[in-house]
Amino acid sequence: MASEQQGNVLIGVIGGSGLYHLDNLSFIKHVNPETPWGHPSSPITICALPSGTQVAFLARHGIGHTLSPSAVPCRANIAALKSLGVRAILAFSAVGSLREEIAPGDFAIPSQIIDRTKGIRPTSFFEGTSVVAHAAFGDPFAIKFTKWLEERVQKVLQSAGNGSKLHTDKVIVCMEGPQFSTRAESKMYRAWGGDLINMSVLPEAKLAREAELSYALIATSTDYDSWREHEGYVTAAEVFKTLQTNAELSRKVAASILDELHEAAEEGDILTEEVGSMRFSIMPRSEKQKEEDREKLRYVLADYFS
Ligand SMILES: CSC[C@H]1O[C@H](OP(=O)(O)O)[C@H](O)[C@@H]1O
Ligand SMILES: Nc1ncnc2[nH]cnc12
Repeated sequence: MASEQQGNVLIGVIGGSGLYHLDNLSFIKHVNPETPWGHPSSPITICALPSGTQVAFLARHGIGHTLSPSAVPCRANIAALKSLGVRAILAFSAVGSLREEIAPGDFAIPSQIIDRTKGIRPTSFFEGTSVVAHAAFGDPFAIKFTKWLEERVQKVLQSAGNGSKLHTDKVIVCMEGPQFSTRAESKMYRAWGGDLINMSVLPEAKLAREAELSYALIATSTDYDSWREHEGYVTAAEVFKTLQTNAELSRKVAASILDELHEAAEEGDILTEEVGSMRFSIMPRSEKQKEEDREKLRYVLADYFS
């Protein structure tokens, strides 16, 4: 279970529904680290940009989409990426739109999350251990990373020229699923201020925060959920209609920005904001903390559990 540093792989990409590979990049190898929380959703692909820059790609639901959102092994996914040396995670997700102006095919970068998961997913690396920690999560996405992304994704969408717009500073609701929302729930989320809805951003974003990784989400809109009075409600068939084109555009976005993102990680300017954030979130060392638990946590937070 030793960490498997891959030299210079600083950026991890998590692909959601429809985005199971970055086949516009060159395949290098698969790695499948065994973490204290098990194996990731699928082997992680190490791939290279034309410049030679390497990135790690992970399909959230497995390559053949065999894992439902509630069953995604998020702790293993985040721990495995960190074990490779990853510092920042760019995650993609297929989402429903709760706003008229966010059309299917549009992209959005959220800045806030409303948690509507049902407590059935393990949400912390500390869960089940004798160590207690309370990570700050007021701003659930890495702020500088998100801002950095906005202008670059905007440029890629403009140059793609297929009319996809970028929406920023949005609130995403994360529901449990796997069934979609009722019409009443969908309307309630709008009343709460929700703009987007998915089933996957949590606990992924929380675990990235606990692991001190910068995490940002590119939400790719597939449907209008079920809030529109005189329109049909969301169905999987509706979602599938835009998954392919959204995935193609996501691959373009990734290929266009990952070199610069890797450089930013190397220079340590925008992607260090989470580093050190757990130092005062973890309850002080006590003799009641079990050594086996501290060893487990060392896998993701070596600095605090040495
Ligand atoms: C296929 S529709 C519902 C499913 O799609 C989204 O997955 P992901 O976030 O991994 O792209 C959504 O969160 C649900 O899991
Ligand atoms: N309407 C919706 N609700 C939840 N997750 C989704 N993923 C894509 N569309 C969705």
